[in-house]
Amino acid sequence: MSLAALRSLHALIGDALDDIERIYQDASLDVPATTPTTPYTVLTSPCTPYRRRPPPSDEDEDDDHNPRFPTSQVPKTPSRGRDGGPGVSVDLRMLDFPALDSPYYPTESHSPEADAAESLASHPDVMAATNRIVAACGQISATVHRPFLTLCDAAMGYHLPACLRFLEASHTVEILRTAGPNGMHVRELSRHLDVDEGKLSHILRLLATHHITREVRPNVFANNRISAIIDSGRSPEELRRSSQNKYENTNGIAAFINLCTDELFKSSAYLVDCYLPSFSTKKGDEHPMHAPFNVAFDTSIPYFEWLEQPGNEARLRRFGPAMTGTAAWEVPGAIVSAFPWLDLPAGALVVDVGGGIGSTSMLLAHTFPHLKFVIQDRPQVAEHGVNAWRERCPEMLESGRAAFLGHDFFLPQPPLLMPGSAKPMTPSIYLMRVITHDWPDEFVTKILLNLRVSAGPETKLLLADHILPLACYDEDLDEDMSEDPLPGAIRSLAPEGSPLLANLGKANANAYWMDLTMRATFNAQERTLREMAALTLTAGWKIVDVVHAEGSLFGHMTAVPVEIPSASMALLGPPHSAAGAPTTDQGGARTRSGSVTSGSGTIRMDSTFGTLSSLPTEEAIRKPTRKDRRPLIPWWRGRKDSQTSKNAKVITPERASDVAKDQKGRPRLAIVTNSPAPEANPRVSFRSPTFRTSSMVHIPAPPDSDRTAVSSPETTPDSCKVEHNAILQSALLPAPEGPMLLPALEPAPPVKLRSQPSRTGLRKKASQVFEFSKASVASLRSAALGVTSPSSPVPPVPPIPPLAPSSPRPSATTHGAELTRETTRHPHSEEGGGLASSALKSLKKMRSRSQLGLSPVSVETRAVRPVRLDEARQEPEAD
Ligand SMILES: C[S@@+](CC[C@H](N)C(=O)[O-])C[C@H]1O[C@@H](n2cnc3c(N)ncnc32)[C@H](O)[C@@H]1O
Repeated sequence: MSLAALRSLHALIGDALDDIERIYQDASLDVPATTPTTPYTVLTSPCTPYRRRPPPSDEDEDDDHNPRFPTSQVPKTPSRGRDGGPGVSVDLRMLDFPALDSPYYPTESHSPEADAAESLASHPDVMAATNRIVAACGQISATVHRPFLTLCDAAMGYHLPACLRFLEASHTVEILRTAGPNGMHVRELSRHLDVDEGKLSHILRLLATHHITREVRPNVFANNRISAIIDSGRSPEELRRSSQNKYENTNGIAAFINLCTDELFKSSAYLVDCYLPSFSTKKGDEHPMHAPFNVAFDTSIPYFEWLEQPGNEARLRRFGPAMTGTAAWEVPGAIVSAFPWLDLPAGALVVDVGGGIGSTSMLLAHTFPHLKFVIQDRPQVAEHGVNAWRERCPEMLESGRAAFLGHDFFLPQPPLLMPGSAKPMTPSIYLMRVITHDWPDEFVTKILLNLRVSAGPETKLLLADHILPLACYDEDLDEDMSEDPLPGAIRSLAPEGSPLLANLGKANANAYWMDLTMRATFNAQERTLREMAALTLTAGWKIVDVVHAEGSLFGHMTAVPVEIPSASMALLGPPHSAAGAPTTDQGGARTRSGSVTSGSGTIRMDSTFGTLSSLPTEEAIRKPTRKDRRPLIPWWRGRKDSQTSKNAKVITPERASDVAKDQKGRPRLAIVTNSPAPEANPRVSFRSPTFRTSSMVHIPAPPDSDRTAVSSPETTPDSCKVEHNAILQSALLPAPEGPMLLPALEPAPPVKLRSQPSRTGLRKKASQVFEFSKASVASLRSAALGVTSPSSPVPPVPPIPPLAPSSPRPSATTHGAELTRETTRHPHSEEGGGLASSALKSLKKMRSRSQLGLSPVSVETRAVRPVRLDEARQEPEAD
């Protein structure tokens, strides 16, 4: 049986190689490649044995299309003329799959053939085939290797990240680059690095054994195709002088490798110590984001906050570029075919929630000129976004097609008034790309609830994230299907009848590495589709469609609004003490770490939220779909023209923190209350443990309002002004019926202002603010799924305390600030039209989607004054 399975796996490899060979051959002959096949085949039965495809018939094997062509052959091939005619005959070398021994440095120029060969390796059909090969090889080796040795590989694999870190941190890749293909003797390398040559040879040999470097001759090592992509492009001399800026303006892969093999690797080692009760030290583990990282580094503060501690400056600087390095997870442009964008009416609004500097929106805005975009992120990030778009496509901002809005996604969505529209717009799409994997479940519920309550019946939620398949055939789906089918659910990714693991094992390992990385660092996670479906239902969103790119676990899930489980509504309600009075001391804005920030600058989150710091390249904008086989710029090549610019605006940590304070160093913030206006001086009439200011101004309320607001608007930074105003205005309107969504602070008798609360105090507060019982969330979920029996009612969920308006946080931007001037493109230019039609063509090929009707929605809406987005561009007015 085993041998049969091995033969079956072997046959699968043969077929996959045939597929790859054919695509390279087609590309060599300049013939359009076959249209990529639809995403994953859904297995109906795992029982049909996998059989090798029959060899091509004689008819197929004409000279031009022989899939087994010798790679050294140099055929004559007609190149097509401008009009598609025959053109002139030229010599063309057959394209070959890139060789493992040949470095392909990201920052060097290569022959067109080498570029094309590398680019084709990202072709969706090639990726699908290589996935099958990697999965099969992994499974064959697990089958035939001695189990003890396989376990040794797993148990001692920790040396691999250690040696990889050595390779990267010692800049050996850059040194070996100078040695060329003949490599360098460890003796010479030892002189460069001042490290014992014996140690060097053994480290490099371990890496060579895992195909990460190459031992050319005894003790002589060279880079290969794998080590080469870590090359920063800097000279060894430059790096020896100072390696501080090694990752600036690179493709970020070296930074990502350094991040993974440093604190993320060390954190993972403490997984057992953190999770097993008998090992757990309990220190700080009540914090919702407590993770192995905290045990490893003996700290109770969350990762991002820790990154900003003195001593971690280099790590902090590295984080932004490292995120840029992860761009390869998603197939470029997959978002374009992930949703029927062309079906949206002209002027439809897409709100990119946590949209960073708008990389995804920019791609969509260029491809779909009929859509409008609002990109929301933390104020500092939104500010970078505005700068980046002003450089690249100012017309989008000026025409009102796109706008940035500083907004904390843990707060209610403000109504949006786009320039030219008389009423607030209801978004057609809320887009959330790689947001949910950053947060534990209860945080995701809260974010999605805020979107849900402001959604219209036609609004859709588009989630882009890894979707983890099970490692086995998903039999439970059959049961699920009988009731309410889970669209896009996949029983297996393996070709029908093959003995491959259902999730393609080693081929897809990266998504599972990421899952554990999020766990080990933030107590967050990647999720299965079932987990996502259950989680979104807790917030009144139902997933109705899922689209995967070929060969990728990155998926796009479309959800529609459904009824919000009544238990979830409690998460939005105003907190009341037993006596019914509003709670008193929960001010502050929530940060990723669950901490409470004050305007007076306690916790600096800055650019360390995983924001991608690059906008899409011009090539990506021009050729947005991955199905286009022509973009011969591989993703791992740094954009030379985006690396430097005379106009690049660099925001230094000093400058960034300056902008969060006024000239006198006072914090910029606002406090609102649902209590009557205080008689006394508001400066001393309001007590908040986290807000301290000396410049409070009382905002008079309309006559019929029983609320008041206290603020320091003259010190509110531009980027926060819209949000700040919205909060104040809504606070001053008459109280709506039903749940109060706005934060409230209790006026207190005049007190002497205490000193700034300690960070420990804030952390403690954060734990209280986010104390959800796991049981409550689980039962919420069951309720949402409708599986709770009447005899087991949903236990009440502790109400979430109120959130104060997000206060600006001092910023210490180290990445994302080097934004460059690019060629300006107009959305209605000819190119834009061409893009739309090419997008239309590619969308026509999309598979059909399930069209589900919307369930009736019962959500209470708030009476809140709309936010005019064009106001965001105006200078702040002193109130
Ligand atoms: C992993 S990045 C994703 C960025 C963007 N969607 C993309 O695909 O490139 C997570 C984003 O969430 C943003 N973020 C984190 N906390 C936030 C909050 N409370 N409110 C709004 N945005 C937040 C970060 O600034 C960051 O831009």
